[in-house]
Amino acid sequence: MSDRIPLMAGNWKMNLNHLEAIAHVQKLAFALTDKDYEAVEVAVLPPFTDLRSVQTLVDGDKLKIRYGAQDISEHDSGAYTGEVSGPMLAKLKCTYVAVGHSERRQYHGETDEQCNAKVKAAYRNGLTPILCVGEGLDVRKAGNQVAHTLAQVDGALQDVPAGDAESIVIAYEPVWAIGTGEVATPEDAQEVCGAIRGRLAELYGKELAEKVRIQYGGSVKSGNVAAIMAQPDVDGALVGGAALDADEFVKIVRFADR
Ligand SMILES: O=C[C@H](O)COP(=O)(O)O
Repeated sequence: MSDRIPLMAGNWKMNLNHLEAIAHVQKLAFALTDKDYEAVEVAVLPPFTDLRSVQTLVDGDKLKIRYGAQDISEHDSGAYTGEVSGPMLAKLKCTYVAVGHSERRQYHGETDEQCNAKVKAAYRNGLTPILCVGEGLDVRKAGNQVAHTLAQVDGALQDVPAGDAESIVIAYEPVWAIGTGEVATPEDAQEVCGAIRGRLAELYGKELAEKVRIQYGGSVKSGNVAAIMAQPDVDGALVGGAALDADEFVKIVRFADR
């Protein structure tokens, strides 16, 4: 049994406006108990426009729920229209920021080099990156999921020192399982999550690798979370669609279909 505290995070993607965000976080706060927070860490990743509202609620009511952003600029300031910087997210007391989500890679052409720059931008500003990696269906069908995913890990961690890397969260999200209802089997998830930990051990040593939390993401629901969380190298879930329903997300946080 590892002493890694699982991180159960809801990635809201482009859903819930700031008023809906307040109602949603209030529901979570009402349902989650100290017992839940002893077992897991709970976080939400709302759209940028919701972060200030979520911060005000979390600060005002001293909630234990953490929050973060879905993306970060690789630059700290300047003429980058539409971007949101690390210092801005830090000012909003974000704990986490997702980097390299497959939807960023797919729709915005984000490369491993950009992910690397974003990981560094996160650390530069005191934020913890949730680095998202994972293969598409073609790669999976060809049986190259491990090599593909480890190459993404290598690319994003280029020149990231151990002192930073030890706090990273890595989310393994097979693209073919995102929003499709197709879930990787627990064994599929373990295969790649275990390989990621192995690569971290090669890059930074076994001790550091044992500290890093590796999440699984892709159609996680209350009905399948327990089997996925039972895998030795799965330390949490990055939940998309099912995280938009507060009751369902609370069940997922508890690894329970009840
Ligand atoms: O970031 C979350 C993942 O993309 C999973 O999304 P999903 O749970 O809707 O499949």
